[in-house]
Amino acid sequence: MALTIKICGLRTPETLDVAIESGADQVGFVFFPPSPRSLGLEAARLLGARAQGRAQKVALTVDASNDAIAAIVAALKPDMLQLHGNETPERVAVVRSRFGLPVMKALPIATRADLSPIREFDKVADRLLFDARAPQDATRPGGLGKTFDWTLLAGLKTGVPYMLSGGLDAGNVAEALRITRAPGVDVSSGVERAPGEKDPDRIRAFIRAARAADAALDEKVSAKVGP
Ligand SMILES: O=C(O)c1ccccc1NCC(=O)[C@H](O)[C@H](O)COP(=O)(O)O
Repeated sequence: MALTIKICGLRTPETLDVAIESGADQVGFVFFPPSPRSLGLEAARLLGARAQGRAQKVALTVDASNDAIAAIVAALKPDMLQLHGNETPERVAVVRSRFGLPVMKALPIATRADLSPIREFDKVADRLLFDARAPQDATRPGGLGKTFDWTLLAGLKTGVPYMLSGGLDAGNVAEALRITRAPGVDVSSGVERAPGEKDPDRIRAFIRAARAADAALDEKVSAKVGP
């Protein structure tokens, strides 16, 4: 399976280069001031130019206005918009048509009931991202380094591709893929040495572990299917 790997919350040219050179398919940039990973527009412009044509750029916002998204799009020139707040399916459709970019909608997951919005969102979004539901007192809706019960996604069929997210790292991504067979994985905290401080070695280790797990699962499937 062609696994899509996203490294999110990148903030420096050095770690951006490590993610891209290690084989990340997507590089995510956060635009949410309470986050330790949040970027300003000038940094977005510089990092966006550095990543141009080397990986898919994903701009992450939380319940942002059209004007705010327009400024981010002008600076970063993203390939995809990730909406990580309480955006409704109608809002997703408006953003998608207004900016002419694919939209990935993040859905918070804690229990099986949290899967029910999928049927509405996969009609309007291009991709879904399943993240651990943030605790009530959290200062942000994502990037918290917390996992959820991956068995909730076992055998899940969605109308659009999805990414598994939330508390992943090089040590657990193989198990997460074995349980879910997710077509994409996304990580932020698990490749950091401190909140907002990406660690090159952890980035490399995560991508290596995810690629190896994906290859092993492919081998298992083809062994079952036979020549
Ligand atoms: O990363 C953040 O700081 C953040 C802030 C506000 C909304 C979303 C945020 N991150 C979204 C992501 O796509 C993260 O990669 C995802 O939540 C997984 O994070 P982690 O559990 O730290 O790997």
